Amino acid sequence: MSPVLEIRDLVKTYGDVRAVDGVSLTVGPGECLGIVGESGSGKSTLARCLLTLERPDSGDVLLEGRSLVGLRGGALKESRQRLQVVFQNPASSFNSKLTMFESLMEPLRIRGDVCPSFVDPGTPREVAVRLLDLVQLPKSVLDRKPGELSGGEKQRVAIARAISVEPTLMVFDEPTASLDVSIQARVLNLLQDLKDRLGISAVFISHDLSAVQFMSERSIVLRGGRIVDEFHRDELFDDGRDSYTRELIRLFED
Ligand SMILES: Nc1ncnc2c1ncn2[C@@H]1O[C@H](COP(=O)(O)OP(=O)(O)OP(=O)(O)O)[C@@H](O)[C@H]1O
Repeated sequence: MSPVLEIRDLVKTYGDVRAVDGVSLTVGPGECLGIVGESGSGKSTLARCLLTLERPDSGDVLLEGRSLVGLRGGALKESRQRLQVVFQNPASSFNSKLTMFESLMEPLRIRGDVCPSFVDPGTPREVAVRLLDLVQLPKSVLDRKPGELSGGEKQRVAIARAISVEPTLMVFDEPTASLDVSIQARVLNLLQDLKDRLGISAVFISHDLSAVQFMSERSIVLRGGRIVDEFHRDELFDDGRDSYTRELIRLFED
């Protein structure tokens, strides 16, 4: 099957720093690819390039076979709607003046179609309640503003909002890093469940090797902007692992 996402020999430099240095990868339909690496390894730069928030120096990003590099105007806008991202800090994802109902429904309103195909049709409020139900939040959340919710609750609303427009590809960029440890596992379980139920194609970025292994069948390891290792979930502890991957494993075993 042809890949949903293909990145070909991507390079992005900032002055002398080669933040992404010749990365190639693919994500298949319904697959979640893990991207793991320490701080400064290039994970966020790679994510920004694939989300078209940053223009690479060279290389290509193809979504369902169509290049995103160099798109402008309406074509760029249309592509961005097909890519949804959940960032580390849920607080920055919401306008503090809007209720969760207003924030949650905004992408659907822009799309001009108030009901995703995976929930039963209804009024906007009913659809919003069904979306909240998917992320295990009560309907009372709808009338609250971001300041009245916990970080974990906000991140759940951010996840519901991102999946509501049925993106071609989801990018999870350290989605649990700012949450309490006790909440992190619950959000990861939720993501895993949604991914399986809705067949979402995704990239899951984290410095946390165990989170990446939990979420992704296949993962790549970034170091200095380059892919230094690639492993299937079951192969993480194999003898043949790159020394840098073994170092990451040791960090998480300590
Ligand atoms: N806008 C920028 N201007 C200059 N240098 C940058 C910029 N963005 C990233 N870099 C540099 O590019 C390299 C990769 O950074 P990047 O943020 O992509 O790594 P990361 O793996 O996402 O790190 P973290 O986990 O800390 O976010 C680093 O050396 C960083 O200092």
